[in-house]
Amino acid sequence: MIGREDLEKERQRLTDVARQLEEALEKLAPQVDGLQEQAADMRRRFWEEVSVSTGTNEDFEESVYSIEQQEALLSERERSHRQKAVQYRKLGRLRESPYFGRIDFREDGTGFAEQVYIGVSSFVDAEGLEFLIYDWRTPIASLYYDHSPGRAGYETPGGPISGRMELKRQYRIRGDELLGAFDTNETIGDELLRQVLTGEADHRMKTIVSTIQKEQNAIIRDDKSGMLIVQGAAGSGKTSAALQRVAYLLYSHRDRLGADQIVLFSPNRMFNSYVSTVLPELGEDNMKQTTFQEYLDSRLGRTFKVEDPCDQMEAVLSAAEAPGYEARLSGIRYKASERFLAELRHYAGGLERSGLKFVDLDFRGKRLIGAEQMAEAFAACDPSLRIANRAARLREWLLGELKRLEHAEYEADWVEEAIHFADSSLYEEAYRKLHEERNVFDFSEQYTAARARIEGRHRPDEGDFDFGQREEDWLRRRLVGEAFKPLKRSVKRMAFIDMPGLYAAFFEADRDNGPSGAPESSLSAPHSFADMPASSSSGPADPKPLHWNEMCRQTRDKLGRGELFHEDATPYLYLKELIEGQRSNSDVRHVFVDEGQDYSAFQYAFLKKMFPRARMTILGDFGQAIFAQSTELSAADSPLLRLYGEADTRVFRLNRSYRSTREIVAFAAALLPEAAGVEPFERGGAKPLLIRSNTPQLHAANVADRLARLRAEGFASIGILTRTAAEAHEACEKLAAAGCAGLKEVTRDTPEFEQGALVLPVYLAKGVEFDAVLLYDASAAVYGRESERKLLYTACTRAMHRLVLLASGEWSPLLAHVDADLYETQRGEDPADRA
Ligand SMILES: Nc1ncnc2c1ncn2[C@@H]1O[C@H](COP(=O)(O)OP(=O)(O)OP(=O)(O)O)[C@@H](O)[C@H]1O
Repeated sequence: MIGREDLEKERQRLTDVARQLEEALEKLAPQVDGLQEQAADMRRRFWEEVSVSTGTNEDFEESVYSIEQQEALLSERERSHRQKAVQYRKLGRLRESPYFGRIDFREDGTGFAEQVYIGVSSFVDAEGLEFLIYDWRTPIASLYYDHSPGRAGYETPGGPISGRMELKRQYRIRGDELLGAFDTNETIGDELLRQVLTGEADHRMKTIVSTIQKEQNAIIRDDKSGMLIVQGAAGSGKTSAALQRVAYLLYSHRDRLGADQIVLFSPNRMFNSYVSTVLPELGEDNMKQTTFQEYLDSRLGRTFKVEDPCDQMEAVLSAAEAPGYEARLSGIRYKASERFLAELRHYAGGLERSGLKFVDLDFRGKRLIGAEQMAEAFAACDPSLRIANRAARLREWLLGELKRLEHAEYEADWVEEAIHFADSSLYEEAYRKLHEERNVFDFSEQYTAARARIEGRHRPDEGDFDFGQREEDWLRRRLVGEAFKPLKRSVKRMAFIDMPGLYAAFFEADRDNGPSGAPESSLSAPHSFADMPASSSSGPADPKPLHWNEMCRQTRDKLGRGELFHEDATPYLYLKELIEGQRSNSDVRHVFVDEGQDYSAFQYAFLKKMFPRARMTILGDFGQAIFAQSTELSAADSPLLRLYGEADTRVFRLNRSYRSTREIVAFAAALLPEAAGVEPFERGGAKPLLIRSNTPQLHAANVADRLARLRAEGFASIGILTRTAAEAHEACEKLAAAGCAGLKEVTRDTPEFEQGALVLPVYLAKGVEFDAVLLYDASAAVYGRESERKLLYTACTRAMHRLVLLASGEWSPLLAHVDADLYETQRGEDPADRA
């Protein structure tokens, strides 16, 4: 704490700033009240009052000019209203807690030290002369995060500034009440951080602006790199840093970057809700949040049922005994790789020469345009054009042909019949339309007659408006037009290209020993991986992937059922875009990928193509790489380093874990060699507790008992973590039978992360945290395989204050080598005893 005199001064200043904030709010309130209605009202009145004079050309021009002027005025007023509303919200937030830090900085060459108070946004006194509070994102505020008292400096757009920091102080403030103030020599004093970290888990992520650590600040403020990679231990603040980084970018590029130009890819919907309040809390609009699966569904959902990553995960975890399991795993790895990317590109290059596969265009059981005809038209296209341009030309040709065929169809028998059976509403519509047409017709009749009279010559009589004939024509046009619509739409979508067939053709097993009955490709070659010459420069020089034939069979079977494995979805889209043309989004300037280790090299290449003008920030932890398609983010040979080129790529490492107590971090680190270097933030707690039961009944009773104790201790957020979704469901039932009330089962469709006791599979708990974690069953029967080590590690690292592992039988062999000093047991059930 600081001295009494200083404390008094700080209190006075706080009272003064709080008063000025109050005055500013009072002044702004009447201007902001009912802003929305005012704006809507102005718009309404604008259009009511507008009158256009068309007497002469000059009058007309004058009217247009005046409307344009009024419109500009209105837009300007709306903009200033919006700004006032934003300002009002910011002041409101400052009133809740005006500032959290202060530095006194004497710039070299000046004779005084400026007092810089730092808060979530800036606040200037009524005269506009003095900064009472500096936004935490201003250049000078970076001193607070990066330096201790002593020599210090910071970067500004005009160059570096150096000087001496004479004081660094932190505050805990609520409203106009000063709860605490500490002077510190640390970069960010441990005391404040400790107080923050001993708090409870929340169902919403919190902002960390008052305690951002130096290494996190570097990530937040990096403004140069095209690709920024953060490899950080569990709980090291990757997600937190990412969100404050978004806020920083929005602030420092506010004149040219909007929240809708930033996209965050989250691991699941629940995580989206978990992080969605951080930016609004900082006074910024949320960026676009989505999951990769949502994107895949939006692009492919019409054609396929696309497996989601949870299903893929469940298959990997649960189907180890199923036939073809190894081939599936091999497929997931191969289809995630850069090698596959290169081979698919090579394959598309081959198609450029050999031609594509097409789907016949049929209408009412009749062939309109056959696949062969399309192949001929495609072959006739200028071969120097890129394949996507040739496909686009073919589409135009097909649309032209369809128009012609549609006209020819007017006289078909089925149309005659359809007219008879047409709904009365169709006749009514025809009647209405024809009357409109008749008005135009009558008018043109009169006009033509008048002209003929003026010119003194006669016009042959064009006859009456033949209503009956016109009605029939209209109905024919309408009925055939409606019937042709789906065809035209599918041609516009390029569905005439047999994309599933082309993708499947890549996976044609070696014909010598391939699966029997695999459909023969109708193409001349090279159309499958098996057919590609091994000597080709960009082709597959390596031996085929493991279990190639079975992998091919699985892929084709799945496609044949109108489904796509998760690992096929991105490659399929990639090939589709190579052939049909790229769909990219140039508006997006920053892409953030959280849990980045779970994306494949292939997916990263795809993201880069999809957002050609965006920079990327990827955050992840290879220690938590629980999906079979994972990418190591920062290894020397990581494909991510190549994506933007090494010169434009920066890698940051975060090794300090802020989430869990020292004891939990030490226990989790003992499970995973890669986590050995993780440093806990110095915050102590109980050692993890291990409890084994001999019968299933006792096991459920033990879990229920522990849950009750944790609840009694006051922990509001408790995660009961299982390996799979089926196990979560079963756990819920068993615990309910054992008397546990108020459990909430979380599934992949759960939209919101809630407080309370949640039961969920580990992979859905990625990125979130709980006061206490109960690992439902850490027995050998559940975590028996080496490949499940990271899953176990991820589960343990979700806990902030307490970790309890329970087992319904023998302990998992993954626990065998954990030092017995790192945990406590109940009734001497020690996994190390068996080691
Ligand atoms: N500088 C900080 N000040 C206060 N709290 C922090 C800080 N950095 C991280 N934390 C807290 O630590 C916890 C973990 O942070 P976060 O979820 O961002 O970590 P992560 O690296 O994304 O974790 P994981 O990889 O396990 O999902 C959160 O409760 C967060 O508020």
